[in-house]
Amino acid sequence: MIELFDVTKRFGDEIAVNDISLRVEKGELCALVGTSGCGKSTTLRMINRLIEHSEGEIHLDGQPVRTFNEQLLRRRIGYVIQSTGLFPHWTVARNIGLVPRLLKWPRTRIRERVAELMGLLGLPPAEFAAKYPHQLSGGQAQRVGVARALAADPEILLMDEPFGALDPITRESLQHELRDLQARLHKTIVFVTHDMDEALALADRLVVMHRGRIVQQGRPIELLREPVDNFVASLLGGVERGLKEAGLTRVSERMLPLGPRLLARERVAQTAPLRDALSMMLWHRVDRLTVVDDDDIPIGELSLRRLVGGRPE
Ligand SMILES: Nc1ncnc2c1ncn2[C@@H]1O[C@H](COP(=O)(O)OP(=O)(O)OP(=O)(O)O)[C@@H](O)[C@H]1O
Repeated sequence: MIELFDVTKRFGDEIAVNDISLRVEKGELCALVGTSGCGKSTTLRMINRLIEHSEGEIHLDGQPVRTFNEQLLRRRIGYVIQSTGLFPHWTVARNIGLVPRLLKWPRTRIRERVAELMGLLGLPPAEFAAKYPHQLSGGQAQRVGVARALAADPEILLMDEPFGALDPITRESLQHELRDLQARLHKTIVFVTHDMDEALALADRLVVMHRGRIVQQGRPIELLREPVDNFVASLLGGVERGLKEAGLTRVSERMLPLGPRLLARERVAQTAPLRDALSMMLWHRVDRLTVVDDDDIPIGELSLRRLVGGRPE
């Protein structure tokens, strides 16, 4: 668990982070969003003490970070940044094994761990272990960055715009992988992003910052439904908030059981977001879809009226 109590950071006269309090539970993914320069990266870097906070307290599992040895603290916390920070003259395997080597793990254990992580992140060792960073695509280099951050099995991962430089398709696939990893490994993650869709898709807790302060935090759906002010509303998508909310709600939450009517021709998966169902209705110019389970068996139907949250007909 990560806790910030009334934390402030000053650079000279400038207040970069202004009296923020935040609690990230174990296993939670917390996304920090806000306009450029609002203090997101500074907040992240105060947690692993790349930047020292000026006032307040930051605790990891109840212990103030100031009391940790800095090196040991950073080895306990994985850190992933947009530019990856890989060492260019080291192979992929050596880059991933960096922290376990610093921790003086036995060689065979490091080798096994590196191979395990490469498998986990879809980088077959036979193909990638001996490559150098310049021989990788942007997406592959980011995977290596994530593997390196996970190497010593840290409980906490700090990720600063980790997928910022990637094309939308690679980005989405890494977001899926991160979500799968999170479901399996239960890391506590603080994630900085400029991309609201990314934040909404990944976050358990969404934190909106503005000029060094936290203006609102909560579950993404809560912020979408009840933004505290116009700034939060517009950051979260303005008039598109309805679509973004539909992106967070599953078809199964609105569908009705199969009725006596004929099955609608177009089918949608029960696990799909309502947004996809709406898009299908618009595309096919229909107002009813058949809902199917994972085996493509019809289990219900979704009408446009139900989709928008109207009363069942
Ligand atoms: N080392 C530093 N020295 C002086 N000022 C700094 C330093 N690092 C950050 N700042 C200032 O602190 C404020 C917050 O910066 P920070 O990088 O945390 O913002 P951010 O929200 O991550 O921005 P962006 O989204 O553009 O990356 C900015 O005004 C920045 O100029």
